[in-house]
Amino acid sequence: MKTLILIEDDPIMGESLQQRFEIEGFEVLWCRRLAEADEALQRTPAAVVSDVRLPDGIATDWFVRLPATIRAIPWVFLTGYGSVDDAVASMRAGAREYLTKPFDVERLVALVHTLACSADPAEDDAVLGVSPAMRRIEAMLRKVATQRAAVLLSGESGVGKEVAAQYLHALDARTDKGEFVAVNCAAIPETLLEAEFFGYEKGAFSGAQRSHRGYLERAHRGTLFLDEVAELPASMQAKLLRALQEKCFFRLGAERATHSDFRILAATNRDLYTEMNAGRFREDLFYRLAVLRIPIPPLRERPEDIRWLAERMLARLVAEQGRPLAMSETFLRDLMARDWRGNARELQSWLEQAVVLSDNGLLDAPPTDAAPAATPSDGIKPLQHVVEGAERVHIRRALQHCEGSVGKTAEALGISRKTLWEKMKKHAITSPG
Ligand SMILES: Nc1ncnc2c1ncn2[C@@H]1O[C@H](COP(=O)(O)OP(=O)(O)OP(=O)(O)O)[C@@H](O)[C@H]1O
Repeated sequence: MKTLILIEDDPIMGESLQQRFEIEGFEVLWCRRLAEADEALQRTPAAVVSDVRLPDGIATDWFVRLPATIRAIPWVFLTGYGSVDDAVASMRAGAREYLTKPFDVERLVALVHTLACSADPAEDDAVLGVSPAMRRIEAMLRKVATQRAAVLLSGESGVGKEVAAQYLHALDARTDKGEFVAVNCAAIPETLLEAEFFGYEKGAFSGAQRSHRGYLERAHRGTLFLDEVAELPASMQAKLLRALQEKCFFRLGAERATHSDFRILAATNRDLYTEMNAGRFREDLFYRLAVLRIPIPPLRERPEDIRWLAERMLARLVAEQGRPLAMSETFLRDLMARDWRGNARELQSWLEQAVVLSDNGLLDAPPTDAAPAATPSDGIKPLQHVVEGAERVHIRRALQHCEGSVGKTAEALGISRKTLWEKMKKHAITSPG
C-alpha cells in the first residue's frame, strides 16, 4: 500500500481528503502541523499533498529548506487565493504541482495517482495488470503520456481497453486538462453521428432548438476515446479524417469553423487490417488513429492477472458496499481454472454475482454452483437465470445467422444497435461463435 502524507490544518478539508485517498487505496498520514510532517516524511511516502498556511509556519518556505531527496517526492501544494507566488517559488525548488483553492477533488486524485505512479512503478502500483504483458503496456502508456500521439487499443471485448484509455488520460498531469470523452461508435444511430460528433447551431435542422457542442468540442484539451471505431460508417470515417487533418470542423449549420485540440484514442475488437482489406475501413484514417498500436492480450493468455484483477475488483466492491468480503481458496481455484472468454468484464460480473449470493461476505462457491442455494429444493431455477440464458443463446444464434453484422442482427431482433451492444457486453458475447 502506498503512503500519502496530507499536511492540512483545516479539520473538514483534512478529514474529507483523508477519507477520499483511503478509498483510493493509500495509507494516509494526516499531519496538522509542519513539525508532525517532518516526522512523517521519514516514512518515504509516494506523494505529499500540502496546504500552504499551517499554524507553525508557511509550508512553501519550509519546503525549500528540506533536503533534495525529500523534495524529490511528488509534492502537490493546495494554495489559497494570494499564495500562488509562494507555490510558484516552491515549484522552482522542486514541487511538482499546485492547485488553487477551491479545487476539483477528482483532479487532485488523478494528479496524485499519476505522480505516485510515475515515481514508483513497483508491482503494487500496477493499474492494468501484473503480468509481464500488461506491465509492458503500462510502461508504454507512461512513455507516451507526455506526447499527444494517437493510440489504437485493440483486443477482445472486455480486456480493459477503456480502462487503459482512462489510465492514459489520467497520466496527463496538466492542471488545465480537459475531459475524457468516451464515444461508443456502435451505439449512435447513423443519422445522428454528424450532429453528435461535430455539434450543431440553433436552427441547423428542425428540432435544433439550441446549439449543441459535439464530442470533438467537448474533448478540447482532453481525450476523445472512440470505442468500437470499426463500426463507424464510411461517410463518417471521411468526415472524421478531415477534422483530424485540419484540426478543426464545422458545427452543423455553422459558418465559422471550430478548433479543438485533443488526444485521440481509439479501440476496436475487430482486426482493422481485415476491415481495411475488405474496404470497410479507410486506410488513411487507420494510420491517423494508429500512430501507436497497443494490442491487449485476452485474460486467458495472462493468468497472472486473474487473481490480481479479482482482488482489485473485490477491494472496490468492499469500498462500495462497506462490508468485508473475501474469497475462499476453493473459489480462487475455480477462478483460476476458467478461461474467461469475456475477459475482465466477465470476471467483474462473476464476482458481483458471487457477492450477491454470499450471506456472510465469504465468497465460497462460484455463482452457477451457488445458485441452487437461492433456489427452492425442487430444483426450479430462478426465472431471471432462465430468461438471461435464453437471451444469450438467441443473440449468439442471430449473430451467426447475420454473419456477425451487429446492424443486421439488431434489425432482425427488432432492437436498436445500442441495446444489442449492451446485451452483448452483459453476456460477454464477443463473436457469433
Ligand atoms: N485493470 C483493471 N482493473 C479493474 N477493473 C478492470 C481492469 N480492466 C478491466 N476492468 C473491468 O472490466 C470491465 C471491462 O473493461 P473495459 O470496459 O475497459 O473493456 P473493453 O476492452 O473496453 O471492452 P469493450 O471492447 O467491450 O468496450 C470493466 O468493468 C472494467 O472496470
